Amino acid sequence: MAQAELRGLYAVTPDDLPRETLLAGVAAALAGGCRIVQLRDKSGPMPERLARAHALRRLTRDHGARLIINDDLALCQLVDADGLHLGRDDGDLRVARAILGPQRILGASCYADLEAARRACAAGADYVAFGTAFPSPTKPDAVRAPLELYARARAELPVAVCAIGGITATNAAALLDAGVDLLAVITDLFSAPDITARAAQYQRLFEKA
Ligand SMILES: Cc1ncc(COP(=O)(O)OP(=O)(O)O)c(N)n1
Ligand SMILES: Cc1nc(C(=O)O)sc1CCOP(=O)(O)O
Repeated sequence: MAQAELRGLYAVTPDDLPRETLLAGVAAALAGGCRIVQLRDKSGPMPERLARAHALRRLTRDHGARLIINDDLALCQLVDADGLHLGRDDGDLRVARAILGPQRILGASCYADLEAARRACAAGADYVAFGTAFPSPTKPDAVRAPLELYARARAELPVAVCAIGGITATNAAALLDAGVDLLAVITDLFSAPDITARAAQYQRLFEKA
């Protein structure tokens, strides 16, 4: 996957919304120009997760957008998603790459650990995510990734660099200045009074960067 193709706002779904509210929120983000969506569902029962994944698959396809599944390789395959995101304890990246094949997107959480990111690249990741970039309302206890880490990772690594955690349309410029390719956002996007307008605001930041 070319690094240039992985750039822009990366909408990560909140896991506490009714399905219809979630789908309306994602549709609004897509209308604002978002082209990458992650289904992150930490709590729902499997049939509901499956229904959400299928619905998001349809929605993202209709908008020419990519769907990434968090944590769950089988669900990724079942709904023919475009990719998978794995954290430290979610499975082996090399195994995931071997099963997914070369075309699908593979993302890896690297927290504040550049060495973990180097290993992820060697294992076949298409992007590496560092966070939390700022204090996160979703993960208040997450370790902070310093701003310099993003710049170092961008200078060194051959894959897209993603930032996550506490990102807002106001603080995002510092990350883009550091060379970040993907801004993964939950709260600031899905809690916005106008999700379409907020997504468009992020897209403009990328155009200016
Ligand atoms: C783009 C992106 N980056 C990081 C994460 C966090 O993944 P993980 O560490 O596995 O934590 P959970 O999301 O599973 O709570 C992510 N989901 N997406
Ligand atoms: C899911 C997740 N992972 C993080 C990490 O640091 O790896 S921070 C985070 C939460 C991101 O949500 P919000 O945009 O609401 O802060």
